[in-house]
Amino acid sequence: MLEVTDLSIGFGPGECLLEGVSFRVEAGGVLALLGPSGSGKSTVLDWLTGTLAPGIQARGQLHLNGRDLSGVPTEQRGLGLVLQDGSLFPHMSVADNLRFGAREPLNAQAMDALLNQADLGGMADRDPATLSGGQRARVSLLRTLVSQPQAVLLDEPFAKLDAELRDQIRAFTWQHTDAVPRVLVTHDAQDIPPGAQRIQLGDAAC
Ligand SMILES: Nc1ncnc2c1ncn2[C@@H]1O[C@H](COP(=O)(O)OP(=O)(O)OP(=O)(O)O)[C@@H](O)[C@H]1O
Repeated sequence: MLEVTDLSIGFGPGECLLEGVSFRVEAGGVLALLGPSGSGKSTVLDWLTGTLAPGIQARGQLHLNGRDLSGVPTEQRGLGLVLQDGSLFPHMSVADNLRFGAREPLNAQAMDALLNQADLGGMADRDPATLSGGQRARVSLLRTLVSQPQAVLLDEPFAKLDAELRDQIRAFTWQHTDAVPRVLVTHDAQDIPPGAQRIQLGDAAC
């Protein structure tokens, strides 16, 4: 369970971005953060990961599976991040990209099993530049998953994919992250899976 209570973010006296945002997402649940450009969606993700830019002030409580994350360094929060460009390391093979994020060592057998489940069998030694957009997106998601996150944050994860790939990668993403809470930032209502909670930003009275 990811739990945010009474989150307010601003930049100084009278400069408020959002106020009083609260939500709870259970394992397997999705919370979609919606709102116009500049309404603070990515800033909420930055707050969740503990990477707010200097000059931005926030208050609110954050708990993940009952653990208070305030003051916990980013890398110890147990959060996995999926970004729109996938951001694989271009100078590393597919396998090395996956090993980089892995919480436990990945032997050859584990690597094969992982790649096979994402329909990437035999691609361990491939350079990311030689993959299709859909293959890169799947490697990127696998890299997040091997870090064994306790919650997954997704910032416009499907925006750069070709339209015909999007449905496939959406399904793959929701299926493979369904053991943990998910927070999705998107402009595209089609990205939001059935049953998701929605929070609309940008109309905060502050
Ligand atoms: N130091 C600051 N002072 C004033 N405003 C700031 C400061 N830092 C950030 N902002 C504003 O806060 C907002 C943060 O927007 P954020 O990137 O979270 O929006 P978003 O909803 O993710 O937008 P998009 O959909 O375009 O990605 C922007 O309007 C930005 O200009």
